[in-house]
Amino acid sequence: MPSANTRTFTLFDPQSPFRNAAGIFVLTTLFYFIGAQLRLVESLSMFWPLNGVMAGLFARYAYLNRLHYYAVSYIAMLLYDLITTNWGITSLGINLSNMVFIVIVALLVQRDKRLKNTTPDPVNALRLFNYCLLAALLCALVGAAVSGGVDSRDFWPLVADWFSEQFSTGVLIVPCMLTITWPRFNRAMRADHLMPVVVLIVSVVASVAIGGAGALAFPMPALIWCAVRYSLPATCLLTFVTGAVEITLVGNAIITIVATTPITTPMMFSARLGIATMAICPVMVSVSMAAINSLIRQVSLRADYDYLTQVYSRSGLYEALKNSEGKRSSPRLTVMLLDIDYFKSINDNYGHECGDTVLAAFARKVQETVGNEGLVARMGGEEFAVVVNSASAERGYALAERIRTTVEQHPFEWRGQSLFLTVSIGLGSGKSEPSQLTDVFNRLMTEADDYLYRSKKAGRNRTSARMTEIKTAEQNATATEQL
Ligand SMILES: Nc1nc2c(ncn2[C@@H]2O[C@H](COP(=O)(O)OP(=O)(O)OP(=O)(O)O)[C@@H](O)[C@H]2O)c(=O)[nH]1
Repeated sequence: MPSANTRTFTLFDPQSPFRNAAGIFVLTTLFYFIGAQLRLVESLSMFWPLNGVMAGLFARYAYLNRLHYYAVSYIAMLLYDLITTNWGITSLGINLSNMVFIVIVALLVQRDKRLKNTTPDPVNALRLFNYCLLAALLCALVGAAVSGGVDSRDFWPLVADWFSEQFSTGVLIVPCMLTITWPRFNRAMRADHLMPVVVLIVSVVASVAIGGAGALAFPMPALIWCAVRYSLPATCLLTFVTGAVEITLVGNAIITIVATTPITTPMMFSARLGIATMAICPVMVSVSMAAINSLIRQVSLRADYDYLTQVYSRSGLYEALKNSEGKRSSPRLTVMLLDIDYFKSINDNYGHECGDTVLAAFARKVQETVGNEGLVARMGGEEFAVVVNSASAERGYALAERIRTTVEQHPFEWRGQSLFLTVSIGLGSGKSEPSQLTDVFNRLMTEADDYLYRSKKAGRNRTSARMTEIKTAEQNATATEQL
């Protein structure tokens, strides 16, 4: 799920077992402490983040899936209980139920990854929902069976309480743990970018102010908006925070979903399940958005670049020019049209495969010669265009000549043979209008096409431009005067 270009946490490292063990110990203790501070309903916690956090970690890092690392987490829980409670031997069973949740979720997610179901799609979000459901159920059965010693409630109310708590925290936290990355703040972030978060806060406040069972669903539209506007990690984080806040507010009767207080286990059961069910929706929307965006990126990449030569396609060049419209540029634009000479004979003599390889190698050579000075595009067949923001027509002409001589002097290799190629170039050069770059380009393309024709007609392997014509005319005039 994490995207490729984001930095991930480096708390764990496959090569550092001690660091990993220490990290697991510290995190288990920290989240055990947080959960213990939130104990509200009887002796069990109202919100128990530990299992979701640890399940997410074990699920995210395959190399942590070792018996000894799970044992470290279990021991940390036992030690915490030993120091802070008088649960005695019951602690073994209660923490075993925590481990049941952690191990089941981690193993199921790892299994998915092994089966290559790693692409972010809504089905994965649904699977996660089911894994949390199953893990919470088994965890609740074990937990309720062993916690009779520290909780006076009957078995089934205990199962319900335990299950709803594990399920809701699991659904809220595990997606977050699987996707979380270091935040990257964009300095140019506009105020309207924060609107979904503002509306989310307002909707939670409205839940408190209005109350009633429906209040729990108030944040839903804002969360969906977040899912559409923000990244998957940000959506998972916001969903988690909203769900945790809602559960805490309900548990403390600040959101009053019923008239009677204090809140009873069945009410809490219902509220938690409702919040968990709600939490899956923005995550699914966000995962769908991520899939759609990645598809759009792939499609536009295919449209913008020529598959064979890896330079811009015709439409990609127009897109690039459009994107640089209005930006500062040199006073002149030079457009070159390049056409490989007698390319048909390459296909005829060496085959189409050789022709393809030569086209790709030719494009690479032109791109290397042009470097950062301009854009290279394949306009079709064996015809290429180079667009340069040049300070003068002379500089554009010099670059064209550099391309021409480089191609002439560097033969292409094909199955041990050297193939000598030449290229004819036509130039169009004119005043650059940053606001109408594509219009200027179109005009100069016509000129370049005209001069390319002249290069071909004059014998090929040459560069023609209005500039050279003017120079030749001047030279002829001087020669006539001297006679
Ligand atoms: N291998 C290969 N050949 C292509 C591709 N696109 C166009 N061609 C071939 O390029 C050749 C272009 O030939 P012509 O337009 O006659 O031009 P030429 O042989 O280069 O001669 P001049 O341009 O007049 O110097 C044709 O044989 C096309 O089949 C391609 O993607 N791969």
